[in-house]
Amino acid sequence: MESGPSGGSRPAEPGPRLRGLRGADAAASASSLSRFGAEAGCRAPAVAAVLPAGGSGERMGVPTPKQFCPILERPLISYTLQALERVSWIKDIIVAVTGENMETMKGIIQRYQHKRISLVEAGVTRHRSIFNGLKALAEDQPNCRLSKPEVVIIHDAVRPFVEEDVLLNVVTAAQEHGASGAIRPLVSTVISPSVDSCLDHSLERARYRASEMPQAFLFDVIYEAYQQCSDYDLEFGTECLHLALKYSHIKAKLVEGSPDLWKVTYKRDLYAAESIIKERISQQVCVVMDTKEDEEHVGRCLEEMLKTELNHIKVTSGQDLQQIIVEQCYNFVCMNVMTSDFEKTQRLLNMLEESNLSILYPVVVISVHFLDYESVPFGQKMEKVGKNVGKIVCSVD
Ligand SMILES: Nc1ccn([C@@H]2O[C@H](COP(=O)(O)OP(=O)(O)OP(=O)(O)O)[C@@H](O)[C@H]2O)c(=O)n1
Ligand SMILES: O=C(CO)[C@H](O)[C@H](O)COP(=O)(O)O
Repeated sequence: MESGPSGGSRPAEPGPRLRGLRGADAAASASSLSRFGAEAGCRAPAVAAVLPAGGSGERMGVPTPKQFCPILERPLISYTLQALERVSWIKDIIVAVTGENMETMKGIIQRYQHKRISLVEAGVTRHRSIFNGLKALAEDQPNCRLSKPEVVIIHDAVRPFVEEDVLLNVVTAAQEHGASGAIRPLVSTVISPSVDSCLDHSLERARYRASEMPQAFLFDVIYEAYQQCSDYDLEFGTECLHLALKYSHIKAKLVEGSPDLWKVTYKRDLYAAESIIKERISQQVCVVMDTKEDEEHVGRCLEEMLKTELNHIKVTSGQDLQQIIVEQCYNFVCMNVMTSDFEKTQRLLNMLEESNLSILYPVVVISVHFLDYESVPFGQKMEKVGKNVGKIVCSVD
């Protein structure tokens, strides 16, 4: 087993430059975790996650395995890792990658500062990759450096939009029932063709569900199932819940998942994923203004106008920039009223740079300036701001 370059096997500490961001996530996570006690009447278990990421993405039809395909310039798998690592109660994340892609994966972990990741060698099928991930957590394996969790989440590396609430739901249900998985209503009816490609029979759609990910299991339940299962299962099986039923006699509890849990499979799914990401990061706009009378007045007017125009987007005003950055807002309108330079915008850009927010998503800053341009030439002021722009998009009206 290899450890990710930036994390080693179990650093729970956030990275130095993202401390604020991850700190806020951690606080939110901790309060969610307390639901274990309140809702399920049980204590919080030790949880780890296994991510199979060793496929070749044949159905995508591109040379790069889909988990490494870029979406807004960042590899797909990095979004999935981000979704899992922002859940502070997941202690270890084991990613199964092929030997051929090991260096690529290490590079991704380093570049996007992923934490708590350990890498294992993938197998030739998804089930074999998962089994290798589970072995990395099992106490009976030589050189096992991670501790065995009570509950293990299994989640495909190519399902980037997994939210904390569904993770919590499957983990809580697994703790109670031994196994649990997210399901969705079927979109199309499932039919069985006969050998001569005629309809043999069809299933009543309302009685069936699509099995999605994440799934969660008591570690011993799923590890024993994988240890007992046949080569045929490992070669051709597609359902972990089935292994838990067949070999550990555990009937999984099924929980409703969100529509965004679907698996990126075809090329068009990359475009769909990009749209979802863009939609998510454009959900909030922050108008940055001072409490100074003029500025606050203009800022409030703008805020009201934006709220009317963009009625599906949350518009907030912010004096406490650090807090707003911590809450992961990616869009800023920065007011500069009657000031002779872009001091406010400059300060915002410095804070954004310091927070490293833009390594995960593009950040947009619109600087609005109301003043008399005669005292200092406009170009000169812009030059100063431009130095800090980098990946941050800044436009001035
Ligand atoms: N030998 C394999 C095959 C698949 N997977 C992983 O299992 C998940 C779900 O599988 P699937 O969507 O079928 O991925 P691919 O096998 O890569 O896709 P395709 O079937 O189109 O080739 C993916 O994260 C994939 O990387 C894996 O870890 N090891
Ligand atoms: O669908 C699933 C659960 O039941 C799994 O998520 C998995 O994606 C199936 O993999 P494959 O497409 O390789 O069969």
